[in-house]
Amino acid sequence: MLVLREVTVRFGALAAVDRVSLSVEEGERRALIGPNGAGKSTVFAAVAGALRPVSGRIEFAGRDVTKLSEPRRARLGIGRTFQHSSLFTGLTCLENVALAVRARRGLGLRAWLPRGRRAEIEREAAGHLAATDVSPDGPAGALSHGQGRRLELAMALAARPRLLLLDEPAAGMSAAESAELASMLRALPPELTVMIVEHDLDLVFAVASRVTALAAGQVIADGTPAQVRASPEVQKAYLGT
Ligand SMILES: Nc1ncnc2c1ncn2[C@@H]1O[C@H](COP(=O)(O)OP(=O)(O)OP(=O)(O)O)[C@@H](O)[C@H]1O
Repeated sequence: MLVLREVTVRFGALAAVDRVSLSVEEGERRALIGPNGAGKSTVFAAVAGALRPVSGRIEFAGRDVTKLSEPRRARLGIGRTFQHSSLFTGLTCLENVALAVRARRGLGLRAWLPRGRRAEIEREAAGHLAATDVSPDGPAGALSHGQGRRLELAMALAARPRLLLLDEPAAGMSAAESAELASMLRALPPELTVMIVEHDLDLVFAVASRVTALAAGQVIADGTPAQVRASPEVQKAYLGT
């Protein structure tokens, strides 16, 4: 589903991502872990198309997307969760997700639609909300932090991605909220490929089928969660010993 070949992304003199190669199968749940500044978010930005590598190649579903814009990649099926601020706080959760469904279908956000069409969009939106366990009613602005993050996930699912990039979905969540998120992520459709950048290693090991560890822009371990956890390089990168 996704292949990175020797991808390098630079910020001036700094190679934030330094000749990273990795390969993610369809339906995989892949975690990217590593200490602060390892290059995890930069890998995501390169995959989504928000940052261009200076060298290397990115393939998605068998197609070279290295030079494609972010919107083109989104249309091909690369989705990511948005920041909290992208929620329309004055609209209900259902209305928020319905807007994301409309956007995917190329419908203007305010275009008039016949009642049957609107109902169908709302049914789909309600399905995404059910999958993320968020109540459709009530303003998005009144949600708790954990519920807000789940609403973002519902909006990302409404784009019907084939590859979903989740950048620190558990950030700011309590342990209970993070455990709920883990079971929700495990219940996502098996054909959906998910990549997750996350500092909460309990969540990572509960969700990921494979883990890639980065440090200083380079891959230092890649394998099953147990293999990566046992890797001396990973232990050294985390513990500095
Ligand atoms: N826009 C930018 N301009 C300059 N340097 C940047 C920029 N974005 C990231 N960096 C640097 O690139 C390196 C990798 O950053 P990145 O955010 O990808 O790491 P990360 O592994 O996601 O870290 P964290 O876990 O703290 O989010 C860091 O040294 C960071 O300071």
